[in-house]
Amino acid sequence: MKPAFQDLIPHNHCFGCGPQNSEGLKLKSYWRDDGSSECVYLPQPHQCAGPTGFVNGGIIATLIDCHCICTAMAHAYALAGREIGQGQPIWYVTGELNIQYLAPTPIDEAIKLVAKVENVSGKKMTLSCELMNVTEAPSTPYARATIMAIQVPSNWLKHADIPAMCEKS
Ligand SMILES: CCCCCCCCCC(=O)SCCNC(=O)CCNC(=O)[C@H](O)C(C)(C)COP(=O)(O)OP(=O)(O)OC[C@H]1O[C@@H](n2cnc3c(N)ncnc32)[C@H](O)[C@@H]1OP(=O)(O)O
Repeated sequence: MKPAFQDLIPHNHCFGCGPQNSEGLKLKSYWRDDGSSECVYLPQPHQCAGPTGFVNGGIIATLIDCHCICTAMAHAYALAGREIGQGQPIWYVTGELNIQYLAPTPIDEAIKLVAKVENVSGKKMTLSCELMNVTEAPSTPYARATIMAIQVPSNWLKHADIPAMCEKS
């Protein structure tokens, strides 16, 4: 199996997708044969909403956000003809995130996110994403989202000079 996007993107302390964040969700994203990308995640009991059986909406937003932004970066490396993480770093951040929460997301089973790049225009990349049961059973997704990823220069990361308190040695 190929490495996850996140294992190839350098210097990432993101709470959702950064391997360097010891307290983070550490999600992992991979290409699928049809050109979309997927991420399987097992929610943790403390990530619940008010009812203990459903996943908190902010956690869902983080999963969608991070899976899509990492997909945008992976796609941009592919467009540049480079392996992820090779050469001059390519960084994207979230400009817009629109989510429809369509059904409660169960907390006691693995879930799957599937993202697609819909459009690339200059620094902007539009992606769609669905959150569903891990079996991809033909039912209504739990959530559906569109996201605008914006390419940023490396100086966007200037605040990375703050000591990385989230990184345990
Ligand atoms: C960096 C490491 C990443 C590692 C993985 C992280 C995964 C998780 C992702 C995140 O959570 S990132 C954190 C949440 N996002 C932010 O904090 C972003 C905060 N916003 C910004 O820093 C700036 O507003 C932003 C870089 C998004 C845009 O700055 P600018 O407006 O100066 O950019 P620019 O002028 O270059 O605009 C480029 C294009 O994007 C458009 N644009 C800018 N902001 C937009 C927006 N919010 N929505 C839609 N379009 C937007 C802008 O109109 C323009 O379109 P055109 O090329 O067609 O003229």
